Amino acid sequence: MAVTSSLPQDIDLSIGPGHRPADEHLAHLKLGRSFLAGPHAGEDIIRLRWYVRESDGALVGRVWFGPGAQGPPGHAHGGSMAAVLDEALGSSCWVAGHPVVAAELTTSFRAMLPLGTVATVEAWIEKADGRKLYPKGHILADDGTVYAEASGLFIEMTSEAFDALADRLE
Ligand SMILES: CCCCCCCCCCCCCCCC(=O)SCCNC(=O)CCNC(=O)[C@H](O)C(C)(C)COP(=O)(O)OP(=O)(O)OC[C@H]1O[C@@H](n2cnc3c(N)ncnc32)[C@H](O)[C@@H]1OP(=O)(O)O
Repeated sequence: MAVTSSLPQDIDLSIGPGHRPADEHLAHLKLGRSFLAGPHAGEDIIRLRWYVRESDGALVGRVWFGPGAQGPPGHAHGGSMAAVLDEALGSSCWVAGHPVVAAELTTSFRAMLPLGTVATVEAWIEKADGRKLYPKGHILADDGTVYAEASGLFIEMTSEAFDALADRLE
């Protein structure tokens, strides 16, 4: 059965009060864009917008999985959810002032996520030990159903190390 269908033109990725867009954190990182939320993200795969929750600084996203993200018929591919959680866990460190890269990521898939759903992603730093940060996160339905959850080890780098990587591209 064909999985493509006409794509909705406008998908509402807005969030309630108490959040601000996370985009400002990209500005001083020389990174330019998010892998998944950037302008080049596949429009029929994933659409994503990141926010910072004002109350606790946690990273929150609103994400839509489209027909291009299919794994099981009509439902999101596990790799697509793992990619969202990878970026969420890493970004939760970045917005807290820790420039990190991923060293380990463990993802548990708890419930199938129907394509076309707009879900919420949350990520936060559970523990920090020197350069080692241990963030956690999950993808939730609006009724609280947990689709997937992840924990990881992310290693803090110096800003200079990231700048050097970016400078090599210029
Ligand atoms: C729109 C708005 C969005 C929001 C606004 C925020 C912006 C947000 C942008 C985010 C996006 C940017 C960044 C992309 C993030 C990737 O996509 S990362 C890509 C995937 N990851 C990689 O490619 C990393 C590859 N690995 C490496 O480069 C190196 O192995 C590492 C991780 C840097 C570590 O190397 P190192 O600095 O030499 O450190 P090293 O001394 O080996 O290890 C330090 C400690 O970590 C431990 N360790 C290191 N690696 C591992 C491992 N794999 N497993 C277990 N332990 C490990 C070591 O055992 C050591 O432990 P201790 O002995 O201190 O107890």
